[in-house]
Amino acid sequence: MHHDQGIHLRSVCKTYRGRGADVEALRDMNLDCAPGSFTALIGPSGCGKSTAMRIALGLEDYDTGEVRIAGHPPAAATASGVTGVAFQDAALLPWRTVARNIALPLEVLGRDPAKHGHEIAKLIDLVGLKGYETALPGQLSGGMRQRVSIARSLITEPEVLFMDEPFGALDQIRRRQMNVELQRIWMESGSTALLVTHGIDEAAFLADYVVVMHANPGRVVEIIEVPFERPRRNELYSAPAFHALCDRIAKVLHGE
Ligand SMILES: Nc1ncnc2c1ncn2[C@@H]1O[C@H](COP(=O)(O)OP(=O)(O)OP(=O)(O)O)[C@@H](O)[C@H]1O
Repeated sequence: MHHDQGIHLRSVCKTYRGRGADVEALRDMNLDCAPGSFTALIGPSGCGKSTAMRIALGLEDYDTGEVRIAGHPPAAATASGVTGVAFQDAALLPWRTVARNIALPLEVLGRDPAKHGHEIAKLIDLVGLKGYETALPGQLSGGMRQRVSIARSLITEPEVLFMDEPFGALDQIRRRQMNVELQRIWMESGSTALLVTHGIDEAAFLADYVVVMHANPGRVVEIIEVPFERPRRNELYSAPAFHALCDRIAKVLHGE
């Protein structure tokens, strides 16, 4: 088992036992994300992507196996701010300004946001929201709210960044723009990133490795390396090699 700054799941099994039939959400899942790498987790609905992420965040127990997040057990990593997380619905507090939403994880960790004004301003700049510090979420577009969510996930300078469909609510053009931004932000942060997505092109554009899962039972079926140089630019979306890689991911995804 690695105890580096990366994300490591070793032989993780998880079965949900309810009133109905048991659901084997994860069977013997192994995942190794090297420090500073970007991994995309892709698979059909119900293959256990969110379960794996919730386990890595310490929000869900697992039956057997071992998990280390930057060398820590998952709940400890989350509680100490080693882990940052951005979810699909942005989940901002509507009564708090942009700056105070971004400051929230500091407060959760018992740190004084007033001492982090510089970092908050820097992140607002990084996600392109200068001038919106005092705006409320209701005054922002969906894309802007998601950028606030990304900034919030980075305020503790996390070593590990988890993202569950962070741009799921956006149309394809804006999602592609946000992906270029996300790549830049991630490269500057130096964190180890794990992205859950349904988008093949999103996974291929952003990740160093695309981990493909299948359902029933939820399991990893293949890990595909993405060879494109960084920083990747919008033009990559129209490159033949990019399309070939997306086709390959699609084949594995559909079990061909
Ligand atoms: N709390 C729960 N209790 C019982 N079953 C659950 C629970 N959470 C998830 N499941 C089941 O476990 C399986 C994996 O769910 P999970 O949400 O991890 O999949 P997913 O790949 O993230 O799906 P999606 O892409 O639709 O979000 C599914 O069959 C789901 O119905």
